[in-house]
Amino acid sequence: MKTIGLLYSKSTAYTAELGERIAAAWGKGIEYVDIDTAHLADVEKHAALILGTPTYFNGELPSAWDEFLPEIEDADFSGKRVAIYGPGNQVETPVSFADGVGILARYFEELGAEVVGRTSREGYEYEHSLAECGDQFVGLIVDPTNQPELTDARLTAWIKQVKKEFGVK
Ligand SMILES: Cc1cc2nc3c(=O)[nH]c(=O)nc-3n(C[C@H](O)[C@H](O)[C@H](O)COP(=O)(O)O)c2cc1C
Repeated sequence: MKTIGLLYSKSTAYTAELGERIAAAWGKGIEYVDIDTAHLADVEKHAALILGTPTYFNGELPSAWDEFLPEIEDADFSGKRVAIYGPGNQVETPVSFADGVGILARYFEELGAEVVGRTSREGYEYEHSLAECGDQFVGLIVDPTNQPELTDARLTAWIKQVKKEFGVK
């Protein structure tokens, strides 16, 4: 059976917790890929990918992703579907809200991947985000500090949507 790779770093807190919740809700066919130790082959073997990243340093990826990306920089991900999630803080960092999600989307698109799992921007208040694409975000964004009560519903709906977009039953 073709598997789904779930990539995040255990050095994160909420991102890792969301990853565990995604894996639990997904059921069979999903495999954790630890970006702190993974190589290209650990990623390439999966039919589709789910990527988790917070945004740190006012608009940047955490160092775990920064250090992992060169590992896959020559990959060809044509035909591979990728869905991205991440927590952010729209009140404290309104000009770089969840930028990490947008940075990963662009990087994987440049490798040929198709980014799915887009969500509506409705219900968020911020000024600027690299995760923005028209009236949507390029992935799932949650705000555990300011909108913790919305996370469950957002996550549940997104998992259902991504399963459908990945063609998984
Ligand atoms: C130093 C620092 C910088 C941050 N910068 C941003 C930012 O630019 N944009 C954003 O949306 N969130 C930002 N955040 C909020 C984090 O993304 C948020 O707290 C997230 O839940 C952290 O992920 P983690 O719990 O998986 O480590 C920042 C947090 C810290 C501590």
